[in-house]
Amino acid sequence: KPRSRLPLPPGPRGVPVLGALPLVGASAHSNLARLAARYGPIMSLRLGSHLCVVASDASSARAFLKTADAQFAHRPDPISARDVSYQRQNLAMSDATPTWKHMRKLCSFHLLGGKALADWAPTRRAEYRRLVDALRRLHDAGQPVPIFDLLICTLANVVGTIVIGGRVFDDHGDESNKFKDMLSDLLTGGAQFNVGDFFPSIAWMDLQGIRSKMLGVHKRFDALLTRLFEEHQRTRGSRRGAPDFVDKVMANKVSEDGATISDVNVRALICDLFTAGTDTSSVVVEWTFAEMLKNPAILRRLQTETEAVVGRDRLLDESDIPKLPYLQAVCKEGLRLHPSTPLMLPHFSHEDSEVAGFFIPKHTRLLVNVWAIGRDPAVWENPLAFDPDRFLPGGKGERYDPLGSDGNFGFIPFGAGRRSCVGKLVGMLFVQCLVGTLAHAFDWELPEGEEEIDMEAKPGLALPKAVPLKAFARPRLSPAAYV
Ligand code: HEM
Repeated sequence: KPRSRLPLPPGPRGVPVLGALPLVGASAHSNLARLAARYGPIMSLRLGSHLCVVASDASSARAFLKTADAQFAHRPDPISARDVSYQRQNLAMSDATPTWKHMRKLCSFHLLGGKALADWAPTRRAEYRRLVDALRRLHDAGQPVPIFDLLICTLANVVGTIVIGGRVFDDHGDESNKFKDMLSDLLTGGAQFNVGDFFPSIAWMDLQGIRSKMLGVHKRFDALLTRLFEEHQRTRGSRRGAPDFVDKVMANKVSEDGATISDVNVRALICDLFTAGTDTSSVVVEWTFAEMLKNPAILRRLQTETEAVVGRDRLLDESDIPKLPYLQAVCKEGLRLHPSTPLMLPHFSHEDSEVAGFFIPKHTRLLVNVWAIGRDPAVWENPLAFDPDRFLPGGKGERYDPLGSDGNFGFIPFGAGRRSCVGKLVGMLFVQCLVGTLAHAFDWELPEGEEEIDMEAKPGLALPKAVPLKAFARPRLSPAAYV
C-alpha cells in the first residue's frame, strides 16, 4: 500500500492559484527540461487544481513506464481532446479499458503487427512510387518540393487504402492541404495547456478558445470520415474475399471476454490512425532531411551507401533496409533529436502509488519528456550534434533501439510499456523507407538565398518545423528506375 507520508517529488512552487502553469509555457518540452535540470528527473508541478509529474531521464521513465506501468496506463480527460476523440471513445485517449485492449489487439493483429504489415507492403510501395513521380514532375516544372505536404499526402493515402479501402487524395493539392491544416490544428490545439483543464469550475468560459477551435477541427474531420465511411459501406460487395481493416474490425466487434467495439469506437479509431499514422512519421522525415541538408556530407554518405546496395536502375525497397546500416543510423539520429511527440501522450493514474521513493496521489497526470531523454548529456555525447555515427558499431549509441528491444529507456521516441505506440513497426518503416528513397533517388539543393535552414520547431503535441522545408530535387538514377 503506498505510504502517503513519503514526500511528493520536488518541483517549482509557481505562483498563487495558477501554480506552475505560467512556467510551462508554449514550448512545454523545453521549459520542462529546463525545470528538470533544477528540480531533478522526477518532478511534480501543481497546475491549478491538478497535480502533474514529469519524468525526464531514462531511469525515471523506467520507474513509471515499467515498474508502475499498470497504474499509469490511463489517460487524463483534457477538454481539447474531448470532441476530436469522440468523448474518448478512440484508442489513443481512452482509459486502459477492456474495449481499449480489444481495439489495440485488433490493430496489432490485422494492421500493424509484423505479419499484417507484410500483407500491405505493395500499397506502401505504390504510394512511394507516386511520391517519386510527384517529385520528378516538380523538377520538370522547375519548382521546389514542399517535403512535409507531400509526405502527409503520401501517408494519408497509404493509411486510407489499408484502413478503409481507398486513397484519400488523387494528388497533392487543395484537398490534401486542407487535411494537413486539420492535422496541424488538431496537434497544436491538442497540446496547449488549457486553463479550463486545471480549473474545472471556469472551464465553461473557454478562455483561450481551445474548446471551440477543437470542436471546429472535429467537425471537419468527422465530415471527411463520414464521406469515407459512406463510400466504404457502398463498396462493401466489391471487397468480398479481400476485406480491409475496417471490414475486419466490424466482423470482430466483440472480444473473447465480451468487450464490445461500437460504431463510434470504429470511427474514432479510424480518426486515430489517420492522425497518428501520418503526421508523426512526416515530422521525423522532414527534420532528418533538414539536418542532412545542413550537413551535406551525411547526405552524400547515405547516397553512396544506398547506391552501392540498390544500384541506379531501380528505387529502394523496404527489403533493402537490413543491408543499409547507415540509413538505419541516420533515421535513429533523426528520431533521437526530433521525436515527433516530445512529451508522448499524457498518462494518468486512478490510484495512489509509490514511485522511486515518492508518493504520487491518485488522479495525477504523468508526462514523460522523451525529447529531453534523447538529449540527456549524461547518456549522449555532444547531444545536440546530428551524428548518425553514434549508432554504428563501436559508437556509444550502438546498443540503443528506438523500438525498445534494448530495455534501457534511454531512447524511447515511441514510448514504452503497455501504452507505447501501437504503430511503431510501421512508423519506423515509413521513416526509413521515405528517407532512404528520397536520398537515393534525388540530389537536393536549397533555393538560392535560403541556404540557412531555420531549425525552430512549432510547439504542439507533435513538433514539426516552424518553417516548412522546401528544396529542389534533381533525379539522380538512370531513367529506367523511374518508369
Ligand atoms: C515515427 C513515427 C511515430 C512515432 C515517433 C510515434 C510515437 C508515439 C508515441 C510517443 C505515442 C504515445 C505513447 C505513450 O503515451 O506512452 C504513440 C501512441 C500511438 N501511436 Fe504512434 N508514433 C509513430 C507512428 C505511428 C503510426 C504509423 C501509427 C498508426 C498507423 C501510430 C499509432 C499510434 C496510436 C494509435 C497510439 C495510441 C496508443 C495507445 O494509447 O494505446 N503511431 N505514438
